[in-house]
Amino acid sequence: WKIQKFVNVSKELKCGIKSYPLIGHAHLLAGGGVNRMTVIKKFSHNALKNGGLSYIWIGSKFYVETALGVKLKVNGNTEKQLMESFDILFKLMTTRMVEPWLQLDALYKLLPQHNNFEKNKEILRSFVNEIIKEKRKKIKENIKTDNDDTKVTKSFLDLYIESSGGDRGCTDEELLEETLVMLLAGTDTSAVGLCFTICMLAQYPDVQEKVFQELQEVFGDSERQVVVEDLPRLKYLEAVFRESLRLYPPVPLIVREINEDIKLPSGVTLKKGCGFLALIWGLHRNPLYWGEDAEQFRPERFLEGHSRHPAAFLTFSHGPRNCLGE
Ligand code: HEM
Repeated sequence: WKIQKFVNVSKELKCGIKSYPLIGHAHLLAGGGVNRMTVIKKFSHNALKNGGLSYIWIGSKFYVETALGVKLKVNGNTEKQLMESFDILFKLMTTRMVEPWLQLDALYKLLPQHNNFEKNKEILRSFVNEIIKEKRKKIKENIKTDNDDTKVTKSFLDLYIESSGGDRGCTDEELLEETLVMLLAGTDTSAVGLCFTICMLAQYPDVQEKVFQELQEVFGDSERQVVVEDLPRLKYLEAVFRESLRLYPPVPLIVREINEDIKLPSGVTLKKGCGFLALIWGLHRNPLYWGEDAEQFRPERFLEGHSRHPAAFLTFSHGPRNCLGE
């Protein structure tokens, strides 16, 4: 995984800003005059219409475009099917995680959930496979994709195919696996993060106003794409995302295996071979690290320049297996 991660990180760094779904699309959601209202209206309409599916839609639509470089139609049949499959797969996976008896492969294979899982996994795999085939063809024929800002911003998949040596590089199966990891790791997390940020903006109109003013200063009424150079000027927006991700981390806990005995300052020893569960949600609300107002939504805390323990903010985990999307 170390080699794979290095390859992935180098690709990510070369991708344009659209590769960062949260910031990359904030302008589209919150800025840009008329466009802002249209997008928010569409967003609310879909949220009402699709209920639980809507959060998957936001994440997938934005993320599929950045990772694969294909445009999704909001109400297209393929897209609907894709979102449904995502939804079903996530539900089946989480149910399996929390119900120990479902973790026995031999038993699971006898249950209808297994067939359902395989059916929906196949839908996702063939969707990505088709895109890989199409991309390879276009790269070979040197055709610009209809997402023509690939001239400036290439999708993760474009870069992966090109820099792994085109036809002589990664096999289709390898590309498929890598792309699926990216899709699964980046979709639900970004969507949940975005949803909570939008909820926070709705609950705190003063914060919303400050975000809006910052976006106006940077973009005015222009509908241009966000570029890397805009980032240092979107400081308040970044603080808002961080604060939402602190209070509502999309991955609220992570698990590790202890590979050597560790004595904690409290005197408790974590024994080699044990499982360890780090509760990110609890850590982020601990006054020891975040002060007495830890439970409050206050984006300014990220702008005050206080030095904190490097692992006090664990939204994207920490160390060698931290998040690639951070
Ligand atoms: C707000 C959005 C996101 C959050 C909160 C998040 C959170 C996390 C966390 C907590 C981990 C560590 C899991 C563990 O240690 O068990 C992780 C790993 C990972 N994330 Fe993200 N993630 C986000 C977005 C993304 C995006 C957009 C991508 C795609 C580029 C991505 C790709 C990955 C990958 C590939 C790993 C595994 C890294 C490894 O094992 O070496 N994530 N993420």
